[in-house]
Amino acid sequence: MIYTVTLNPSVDYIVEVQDFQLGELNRSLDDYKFPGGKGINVSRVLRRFGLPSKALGFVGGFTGQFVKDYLADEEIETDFVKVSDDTRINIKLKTGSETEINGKGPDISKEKLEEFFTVFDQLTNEDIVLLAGSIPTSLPDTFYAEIAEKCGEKGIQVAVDISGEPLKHIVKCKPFLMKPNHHELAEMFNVEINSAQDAVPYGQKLIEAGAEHVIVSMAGDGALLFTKDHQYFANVPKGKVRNSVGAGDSLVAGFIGSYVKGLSIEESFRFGVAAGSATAFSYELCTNDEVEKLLKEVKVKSLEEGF
Ligand SMILES: Nc1ncnc2c1ncn2[C@@H]1O[C@H](COP(=O)(O)OP(=O)(O)OP(=O)(O)O)[C@@H](O)[C@H]1O
Ligand SMILES: O=P(O)(O)OC[C@@]1(O)O[C@H](CO)[C@@H](O)[C@@H]1O
Repeated sequence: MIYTVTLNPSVDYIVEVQDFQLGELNRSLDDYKFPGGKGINVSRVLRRFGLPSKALGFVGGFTGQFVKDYLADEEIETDFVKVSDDTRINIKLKTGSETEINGKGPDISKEKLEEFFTVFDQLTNEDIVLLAGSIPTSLPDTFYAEIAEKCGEKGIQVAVDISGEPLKHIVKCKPFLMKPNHHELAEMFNVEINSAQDAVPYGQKLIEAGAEHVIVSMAGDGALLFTKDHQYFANVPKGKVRNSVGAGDSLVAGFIGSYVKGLSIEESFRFGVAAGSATAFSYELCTNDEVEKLLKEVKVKSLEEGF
């Protein structure tokens, strides 16, 4: 089973406004509410690929209930710990460009943390755990590394899509997959990365530090895959970007989902990139059919052949 961990889920409130005026009354052209948070998006995309997963994390209040009900309607299993504060609302403002305001989220007490860890008792080395998104401010930056260590002791594979300080702590846990975008990779090493060529030495450093697979996404500029023995580059399909929220999560879901289905690492990468783009080109998360349509446009080439 794939377990997705979203420590700080959200209700994503997507608002489209034409001629947005700061400091004025604006009326929305359209608005939508979706359950959000990176792990939850991965669970939703996996479901569209016909793969079961169980979503874990902390939810609370009316917004937490919305997240639970929405996932239940989509037949996604959950085992959330209930907290007393409301799950956050993240605003995604579309005004031609995309502006985001992500909420802080609930504080998590020591008792709730203990409850959360009991779920891991049932997991075995046949499971995969995905850790994704921000850590609530009441928890330490080392929290993901703590979960990854517990998983490591049981031989459970861990994939991570995290950023900032927590990303620095996780490498030593030798994750099965790390998926930083090029900004997150640059921040991690305190360098500037402006191209795929710039990213190569730093993606490689993560492999040398123990990660099994590293995908560095660069939005419309392609993506890199690093393994112990090889480095690959994938182009991304061309299309009109409608909503990039969840594009990175779709890439992760596409990669892990294909790997679990038994595809090669290279093919899983190709499917993941197509999934990321299919989400970027649609208003909601991608469907399997949308990904299949884009797949032929994605070419993966070994860096031994050059860029
Ligand atoms: N402009 C684009 N054109 C084509 N595909 C895109 C574009 N932007 C994003 N994607 C697709 O989405 C994937 C992930 O994008 P990105 O590098 O922005 O990840 P991210 O920063 O983790 O995304 P997110 O917006 O979900 O946080 C890319 O590898 C690509 O497949
Ligand atoms: O604040 P975090 O946890 O870093 O990111 C949360 C978030 O922006 O990520 C998802 C898209 O990847 C959204 O569904 C959600 O609102």
